[in-house]
Amino acid sequence: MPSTKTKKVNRTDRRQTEKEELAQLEERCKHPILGTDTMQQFDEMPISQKTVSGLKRANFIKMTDIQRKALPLGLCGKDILGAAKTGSGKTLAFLVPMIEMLYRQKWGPQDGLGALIISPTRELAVQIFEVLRKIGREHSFSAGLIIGGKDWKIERELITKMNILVCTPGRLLQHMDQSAGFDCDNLQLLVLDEADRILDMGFKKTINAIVENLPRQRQTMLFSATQTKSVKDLARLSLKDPEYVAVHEKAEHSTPKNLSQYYMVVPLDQKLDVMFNFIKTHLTSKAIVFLSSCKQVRFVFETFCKLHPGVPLLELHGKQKQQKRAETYAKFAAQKAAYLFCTDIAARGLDFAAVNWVIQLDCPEDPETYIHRVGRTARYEASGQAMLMLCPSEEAGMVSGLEKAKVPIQEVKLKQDAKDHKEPIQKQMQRLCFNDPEIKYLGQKAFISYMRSVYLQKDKVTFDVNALPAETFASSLGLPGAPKIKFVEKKNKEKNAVRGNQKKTESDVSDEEDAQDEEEEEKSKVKALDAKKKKSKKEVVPEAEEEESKDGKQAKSKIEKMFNRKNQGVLAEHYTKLVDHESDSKDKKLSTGEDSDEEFMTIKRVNHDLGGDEIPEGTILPISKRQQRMSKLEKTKNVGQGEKLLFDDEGRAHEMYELEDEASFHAKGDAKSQQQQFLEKEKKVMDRADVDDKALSKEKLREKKAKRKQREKEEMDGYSDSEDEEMVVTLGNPDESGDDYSMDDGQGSESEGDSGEDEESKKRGWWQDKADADEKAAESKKRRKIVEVDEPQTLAEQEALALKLLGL
Ligand SMILES: Nc1ncnc2c1ncn2[C@@H]1O[C@H](COP(=O)(O)OP(=O)(O)OP(=O)(O)O)[C@@H](O)[C@H]1O
Repeated sequence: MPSTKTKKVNRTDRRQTEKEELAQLEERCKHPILGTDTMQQFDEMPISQKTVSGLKRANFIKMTDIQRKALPLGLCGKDILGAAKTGSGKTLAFLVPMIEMLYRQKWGPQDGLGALIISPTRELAVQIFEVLRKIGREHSFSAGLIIGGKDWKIERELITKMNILVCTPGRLLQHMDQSAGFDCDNLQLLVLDEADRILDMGFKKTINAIVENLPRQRQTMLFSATQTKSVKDLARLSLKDPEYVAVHEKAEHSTPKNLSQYYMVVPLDQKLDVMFNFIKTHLTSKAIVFLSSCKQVRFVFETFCKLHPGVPLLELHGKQKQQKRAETYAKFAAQKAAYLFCTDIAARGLDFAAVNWVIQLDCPEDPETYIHRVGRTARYEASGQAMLMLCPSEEAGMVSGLEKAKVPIQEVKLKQDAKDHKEPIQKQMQRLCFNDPEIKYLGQKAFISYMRSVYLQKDKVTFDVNALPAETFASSLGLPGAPKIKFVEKKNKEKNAVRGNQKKTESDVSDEEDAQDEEEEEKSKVKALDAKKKKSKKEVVPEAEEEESKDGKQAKSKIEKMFNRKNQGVLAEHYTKLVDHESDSKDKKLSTGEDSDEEFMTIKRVNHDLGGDEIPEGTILPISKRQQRMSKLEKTKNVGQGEKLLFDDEGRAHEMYELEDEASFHAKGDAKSQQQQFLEKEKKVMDRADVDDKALSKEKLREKKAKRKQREKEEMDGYSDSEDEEMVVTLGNPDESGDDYSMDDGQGSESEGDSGEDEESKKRGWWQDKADADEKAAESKKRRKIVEVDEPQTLAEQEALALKLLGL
């Protein structure tokens, strides 16, 4: 076993080696790095041994094209616009230069936040964080993951101590606004992964506000498979002479070469049938199925689960709670065969291993979205297949768009026997809707949100809502009829632009769904709905009867008017459930995934039976139009003067003021003594009431105190929530505690203490799995001689301890 002296010498040697390495790296990273053309492996680049070793342990030895091109520039501190096909390794192209930059600058806890990585979705942020954990295992920076849906208080505490943050835009801005002590003044590097998405309209305001808080003097890197080159966007980020690094610019195709891509023209009403049959005939496949909205995902997932296809089904969309999303992500990653139904929340960046198929059940809004979606398969050197289902009206526009975007895609025909197969799913869907009102309700919502998504597409040539067979589509969902809808032109142009300009609204991606953001979104929805109620505009579905009101200002259908009387009759409850989405409770079992249809449309006739002529007792019938229009004055003209009455305990009416006759008054005694008696009696009543009030208020105080204590306890419990600790952690490497700039809060020091479970988990570095750490701990136990001593009290005891430790 090495003595303390030897250890000291080792540590000094190591420091010296590091010093020399740092000087060499500094020298080599002076732009331009020489000889990069011939470099194939990470260890040939001017990067530290610690990073090379982290990369090696994660099996990253050879660089990919984008890494070979981007690393030399990133390491020299250049601003980069990186573009490379999906699955080509862009993550390492920004993570390695980031770690190296901080390492070369000897970044430490005292320096605060040094690098910021922004991702458009929570899942992608988690994934980037995981890669950072792996390759940064030998370094000692603190790194945190800041995404919505996590404990705000914990994040607020720890965010101030982080050197590196991986985050989603909404949550980051929330911290910038509300977390005292969160300081970005020292930031050296900003990375936007999926940059074109982050810079599009959906995140515009958030990103502008974030960038305002960052120092202008910094390195900036933007990466995406579909890179933005918009001068405006780049100006927003104040990039300095950025280098455009594109590896597929001259390539024949913009999608991975190992990806086989097909499309199939399927009538809208047969899509679910075809999808279900696909699953039944590919039970051993792992596939991701993209749909256009959360409600579509909810409905297809719920109904397909009930039909038991024989393979695990999962769903992932932005309206799920964070924990559920994380669970789904992990489950799908671990499955060999499974189908994941999702929105475009999973379109970008996610790196699930061994996905065989990407199926686009709903057409993507543009070729870029298509490219990102299919990129979930055929990653790195793997192969994969992609199937796009197009409605007949979408074929021409989408196929030519894909050709222009250099996407090689082949048509396959729907087999006749598939069309005529024995039991079409439609009948089963009908059964499900008939038996379960919640499924029917979900179906109606799915129908509406699909129609809305088509209506809101910017590309009006490819997407024509009027060309869709609404009735047969509704039948295919199992609905007895198509919910009639009308689309309202939105007043808020910006929001319309958001949706129109391809990119999803923030409600379709994860990060923006912090509780606060949601609240604000809800408020604006309500406002939009109010405004919409006042001004209804363009109609797409013209069948409803129309009637011009007398002042000619507003046109409303009779049916719509009938439903507007929702609080006046028996229809109210059912109507509210189906139409009044404002009041949709969040915890309703099947309706948790809410988009905002209400902003864009109103339902003119809801698809349900009004049923029966009988009117239950107590129903308040709607009053006539004439009555409604009568002024208050007219209504009360013939009613006469009212009388003021008081009702006693038995419900008998009495006049307000009843005078006692004089004789009986005098019989009770003189006025003064009667007054005295009255006052005494009332005082007794008041005293009694006083005692009751005091008791009541005491009780309330007690309850309040108990509640406060309970809350405090819950908060304290929340602090020890292991899941949260995983997301926002203070990092450090026990082996490298000799670093002057390590950030390990004492946890990473070469402690000679006991290694109980708790201690062990404290000492475990942020990059280590438990098994990994256990193995290391066992090794170090063998190596070390553990000296257990009581705290020395006297000088003599201290001397004795020193001798003991020196082994003398
Ligand atoms: N140098 C490398 N050697 C081996 N595997 C690598 C290397 N670089 C990346 N990979 C692997 O390739 C896969 C894709 O990498 P990554 O997620 O970085 O791709 P991407 O270009 O960011 O894709 P997308 O555009 O979809 O976000 C990952 O599984 C990653 O582990």
